[in-house]
Amino acid sequence: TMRIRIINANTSAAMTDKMGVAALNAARPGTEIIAVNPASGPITIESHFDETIAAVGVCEEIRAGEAAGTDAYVIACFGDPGLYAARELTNAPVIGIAEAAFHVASLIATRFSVVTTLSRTSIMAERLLHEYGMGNRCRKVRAAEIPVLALEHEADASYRLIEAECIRARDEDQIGAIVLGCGGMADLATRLSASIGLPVVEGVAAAVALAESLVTLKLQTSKFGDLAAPPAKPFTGEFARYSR
Ligand SMILES: O=C(O)C[C@H]1NC(=O)NC1=O
Repeated sequence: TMRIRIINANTSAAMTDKMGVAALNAARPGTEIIAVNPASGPITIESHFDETIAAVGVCEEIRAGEAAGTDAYVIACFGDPGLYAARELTNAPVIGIAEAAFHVASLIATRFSVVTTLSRTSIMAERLLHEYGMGNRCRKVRAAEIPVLALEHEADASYRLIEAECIRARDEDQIGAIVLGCGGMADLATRLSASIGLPVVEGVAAAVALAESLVTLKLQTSKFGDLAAPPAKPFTGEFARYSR
């Protein structure tokens, strides 16, 4: 059976569990889902600094996954933190939930909008859209203006704010689909889609489906060029464990 490691890049265990449930719901029968988060790092990722620190934890979880045996990895944070570094550390496919959601949305609609948490993190989604060559497919990156942890602690109020932003996107942006811009929204896609009458693409589910497809196609991360294993060298201080 296929083993997929879902890496929540923040250290909020309740969010990790929620992502694990979303991944299991999306996975084929028989696919094994292991949902984890780093022991060290930010409890949520809401800034460039949070993202930089979280990327180290993502790499740690890839190393743990390699030791345990993993067929594919999902980076379950909408900034796709550490994506390319993670791809250097394994032969397995590594899928970020933003990249996955953008691709899946572009297969069912000519244009989509993103609804994320804080407007300050919308710059990350905008950067990724252009990085992934999807800038012309996304009409707007919107924010419900809620902290990521509100998805846990004020779930009802947060849902209503996200729903209202999705309705504005549907009515104003001339789009065919919505992309949810936070791993912490992994449990909201079905309810939102039914409520607003538009396909809602959620990144954890999209990434799991794409990861299974790549494994089925026997396609792995290419080791020719910039995703080859990092050059061996000494590391100092707390990163001495990375020395090769
Ligand atoms: O960038 C965001 O707003 C969402 C991002 N932060 C986080 O802790 N998990 C995420 O998916």
